[in-house]
Amino acid sequence: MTPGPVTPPMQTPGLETPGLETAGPETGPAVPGTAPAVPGTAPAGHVLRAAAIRKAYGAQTVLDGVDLTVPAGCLTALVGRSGSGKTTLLRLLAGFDRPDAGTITIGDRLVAGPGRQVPPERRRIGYVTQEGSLFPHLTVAGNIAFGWPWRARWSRRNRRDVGELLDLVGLPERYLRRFPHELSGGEQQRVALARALAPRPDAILLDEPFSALDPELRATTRQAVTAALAATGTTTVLVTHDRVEALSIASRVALLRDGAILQEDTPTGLYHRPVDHQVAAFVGDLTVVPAALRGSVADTPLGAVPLRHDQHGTGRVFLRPEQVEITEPGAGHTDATVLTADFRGADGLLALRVGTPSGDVDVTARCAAHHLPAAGQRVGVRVSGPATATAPADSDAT
Ligand SMILES: Nc1ncnc2c1ncn2[C@@H]1O[C@H](COP(=O)(O)OP(=O)(O)OP(=O)(O)O)[C@@H](O)[C@H]1O
Repeated sequence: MTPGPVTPPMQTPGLETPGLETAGPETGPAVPGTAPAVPGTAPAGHVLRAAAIRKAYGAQTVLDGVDLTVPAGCLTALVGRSGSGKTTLLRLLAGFDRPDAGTITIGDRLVAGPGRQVPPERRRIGYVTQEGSLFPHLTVAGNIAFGWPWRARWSRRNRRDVGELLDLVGLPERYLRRFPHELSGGEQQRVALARALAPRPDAILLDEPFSALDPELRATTRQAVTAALAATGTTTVLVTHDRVEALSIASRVALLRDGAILQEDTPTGLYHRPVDHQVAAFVGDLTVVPAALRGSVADTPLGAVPLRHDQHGTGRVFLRPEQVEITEPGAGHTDATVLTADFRGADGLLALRVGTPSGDVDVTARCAAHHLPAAGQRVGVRVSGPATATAPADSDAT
């Protein structure tokens, strides 16, 4: 039987033998099924499915009917406000906790459900935490090989595979003999991913793996990690607070709110076709303006705006800052006064006030930094691109 993957948070580093700190002698042929995932040889990931998951802590119901399907080989980002239950769901998927109701399946294996709770080490799910949690007394090689059976650990084939896994996450082979304290935070996270991939898990769970890194390291580490996941076709759930990260690296994004998945969609679907204004505001800066909806066009204080979907009646329209173009005064649909200009390096965010017969409307615009007007300046405003109108039931829009 194929052994399960290592789940580092559940392992006891002290159980490891110091002799494994450097590559040991070859002990025989690799045990079938223990070779790591390497490009071109890895099996496709498995569908990960959570259905009708419920979890309460005492009187507090955290998850209340969560349905989430992560397609095989897909990276789904799980986002939601702090305390919405993202880590709780990840821990249930990993098997660290037990759902009160519902089922979890990986491929066709039921790992949690009524009368069934497969332990973490037998789920074939890898878990990478914010800190990576490498074993400090083991070398990079020792960490990566940790999940393999003792006998197979230093076979010629597995020693080669350790090197290939390191290469897969973008680190040179000479790092194999380094200890975790000799690595940067980003390098440690890459090794943690290599370790999680080594037992060829059916899925990987990443719990804010980049959040402790500075922006530059974060970008390069994110790139290396997502490239490795794509190369191995590993089904992945990524919990992140960073909406740009979620939209840029995930193929699907699931938004958790009020104990359930409110919307699960492609990044563009979530960004451009949010189910309500709260989802819209969660995934990006947003202005909501009043509008008269006339089929494919909405009349707004900023002029006529094409709509994604035909709608009629009185409503509101979501506008992203990048849809609001700044022109010379008089050259746009209307003029506005700049309230604040927030310089952000490459671009800036403008808070604008548009005077209308029915009162002032405040709008946010994004503008290239070299065109950034100053606070108090008058500018022209024009809206481009299709917009989404609020659903009639979305009465919370402000
Ligand atoms: N073991 C526990 N016992 C009691 N309550 C818990 C436990 N674990 C989590 N909670 C509560 O469940 C809720 C969801 O917590 P969880 O950590 O899953 O949220 P999260 O979305 O991951 O938050 P964050 O983004 O801040 O990490 C919180 O209110 C938290 O206090």
